[in-house]
Amino acid sequence: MWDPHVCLRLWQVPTWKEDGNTNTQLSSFPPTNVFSFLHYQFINPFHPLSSSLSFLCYIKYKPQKGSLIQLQFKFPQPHFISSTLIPRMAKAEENVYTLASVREDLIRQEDTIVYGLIERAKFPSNSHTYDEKYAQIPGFYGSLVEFVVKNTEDVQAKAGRYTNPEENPFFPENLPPSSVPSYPFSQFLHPGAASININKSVWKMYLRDLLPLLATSGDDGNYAQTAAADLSLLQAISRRIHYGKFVAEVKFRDAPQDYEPLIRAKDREGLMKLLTFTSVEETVRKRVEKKATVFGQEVSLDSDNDGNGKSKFDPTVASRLYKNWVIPLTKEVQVEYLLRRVD
Ligand SMILES: O=C(O)C(=O)C[C@]1(C(=O)O)C=C[C@@H](O)C=C1
Repeated sequence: MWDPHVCLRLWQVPTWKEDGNTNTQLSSFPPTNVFSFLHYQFINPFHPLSSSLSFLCYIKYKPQKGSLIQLQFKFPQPHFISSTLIPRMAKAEENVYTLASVREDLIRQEDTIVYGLIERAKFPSNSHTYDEKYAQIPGFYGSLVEFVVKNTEDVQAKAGRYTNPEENPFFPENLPPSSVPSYPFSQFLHPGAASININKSVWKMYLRDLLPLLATSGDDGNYAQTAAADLSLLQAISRRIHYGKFVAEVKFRDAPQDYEPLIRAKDREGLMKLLTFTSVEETVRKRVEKKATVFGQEVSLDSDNDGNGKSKFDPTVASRLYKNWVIPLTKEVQVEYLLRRVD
């Protein structure tokens, strides 16, 4: 009965009917004709209480294309129902993630990382950006890059960034809660995922290993711009590495019989071996280097001059970044996740 494709099409369902305040009793859930019982939040942008309202809802459907989807709601306050209610639904369905789809996502993230490398390579090393003694910002002890990252994370936390399980802050301590209406992000991951954050290793790797490879030595005074470029690149790399949680969940669901004994035996090495696909890693490294070459070349309208052999940064830095750090750390996240998977 469950068909992930039909489920995805819910976004584009041509007809749906509000059947407000039904008499449906929770005890009757799940009725046999219900394919999913979901927790939705409906946001009415014009209602002052909208951000705190959430409703239980279930969906009945006939699985033919274009069929009527009937939504039934159990509203605590029926008078809030109005035509301005906007149903919002995330990738809430479990089957949205497959090994193919998470790999596609990783491929798209490569673009963001390569552009991030190009943007950071625009500036020289600008070592003052990383010097704790240089910044001397009243009320703050730390480097300029720390100042920019911490404060941006603070603002972005209020704006809801970290309610998405794909996002992990570098400075999770004392982050404020989200101040915006919540969005029903996927519950695809095991709850243990929330305790995995290896951004301290990402941060260290970035400053100690990547920057010396990427930035030419020098100082042009653009420290704030440099820190902003660092922030974007750090966030892109972190997102990619922590996406390992989703990759691991997909792999576990595809073959629980292979993973479970290793998890129960806490066999890190065995897990690492099982989740590793050497040929995929090789392809990833090659593709990233190619992207760095293509995206990093100068573009001219004169096709004879196109590229001119000049590149905005050394493309091998991208493949080295992936080979030495991004892929190994993604695998580390996968192992950490799997070890918590059967808790
Ligand atoms: O594609 C996978 O299966 C992944 O787990 C991702 C990834 C990667 O980080 O690119 C990591 C481990 C595998 O060996 C191959 C690739």
